[in-house]
Formats: sequence, structure tokens, C-alpha cells
Amino acid sequence: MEEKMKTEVERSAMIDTWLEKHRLIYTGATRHPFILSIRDGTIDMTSFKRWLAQDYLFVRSFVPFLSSVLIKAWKESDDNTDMEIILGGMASLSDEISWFKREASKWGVLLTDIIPQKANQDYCRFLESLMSPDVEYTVSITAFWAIEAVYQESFAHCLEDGSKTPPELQETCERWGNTGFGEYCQSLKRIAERKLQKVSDDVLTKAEVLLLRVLEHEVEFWNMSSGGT
Ligand SMILES: Cc1ncc(CN)c(N)n1
Repeated sequence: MEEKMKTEVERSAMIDTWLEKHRLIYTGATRHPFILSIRDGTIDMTSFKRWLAQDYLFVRSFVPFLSSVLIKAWKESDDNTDMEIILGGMASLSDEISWFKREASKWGVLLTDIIPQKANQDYCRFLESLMSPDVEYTVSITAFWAIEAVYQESFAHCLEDGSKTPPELQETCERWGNTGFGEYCQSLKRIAERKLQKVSDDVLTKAEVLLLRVLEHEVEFWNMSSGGT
């Protein structure tokens, strides 16, 4: 009894504990030079257009991943509201795809001709691996939260007082940096935290490892957008 309670205490706020433990990579993903260059107004527009085109492809791959999370919620969740929160995420992805199309046409980016770069291919392959039914709902929802949270934290940073985000990029930052998106990320985090309290140590370790993989892929995605590999 005492042992079980100790475990529950240790597992409360598991995600915050992991973010503390892996602070360096988390900061690398949420305060990347690409984001800092938007925030200080020095962004190279070639990099922005590269990001826009590559992220459009990424978001298209994100839809089936999200569908797999929805199916897992339906099968494995002990709380009906999980499905509604994830469904809300699906709806906003549909909106996101329309936004990418409008934004691309504004910047003269042809979305039909884009070739996915290596970092994008690797990330999309990773998403596909998470779609396997062998990946537990808890692991998937933790990864899903991390993917959304990196964008939320990154773009919200470009909207803070003192930032010099160019007016033409304001809308992009608001898309992920707005408070509604922040609340949605908080809801995903609460689902993940609730599930992480109940899983075996093996699944807990798997969720932590995959959370780290997400952060690494996010850093690589920003590097690619900045003009790296
Ligand atoms: C690479 C990446 N990561 C996260 C998101 C937020 N859905 C995104 N659009 N692109």
C-alpha cells in the first residue's frame, strides 16, 4: 500500500518532471534560432517560405497520426471527454491546412511542387511508426501533446511584450501562440498526465523516450527550415 502511494506521488506531474530533466533539448526545440529570428525581426524570408512549404507537408501527415490517436482514445480511454478534445484538434487541423494554402499563395509558394526534405521525411516516418496499434494510447497522447506544445511555446514567445515580430508574420505566430491553442495544449497535457499515472514502468519509459524523440525531430525540423540539413 505504502509502495503504491509512493509511486503515485512520484508520478504526479510526470511531464513537468521530464521537462525539467530534459530542459536543454526542450529549450532547444522551443527557443530555436529560427523562432528567435522571427521574434527579433531578423528572419530570412527564404527560410520562412521553406518552413511554410515543408510544414504544409508535415501537417498533411499529421492528420492520419491524429486519427490513430483518436481511434486509441475511443478504444482505450477511460474518459469520454478525451475523444472530444482530440476531435477538436482534428477540426483545427482542417482549418490549418486551409491557412497553409492561403499563406503559401500570399508568399508565392507553390505547394504542388514541394519535395519533402530529409528532416521532414524522418519526422513523418516517426509519426507513422506511432500509428501502430502496438503503441499505447498513453504514449501516443504524450507524443501528440509534445508536438503541439513545441509550436505553442515557440510561437507564443514571438508574441510576448518586447518581441519585434514582423507584422506580416504576426498571423502565423497567433495561429499557434494564441491563448485558445494554449488551453488546448493544456487539455492534452492533462490527458497525458492522467494516463501516465496508471501505466506500467515500461510504458512510462517508452513515453519518456518518445517524448525526447519528438523534441529531437522538432529541432531538426527548425534546423531544416533555417537552411541546414
Ligand atoms: C513540425 C511541426 N510540429 C508541430 C506542429 C503543430 N501542429 C506543426 N505544424 N509542425
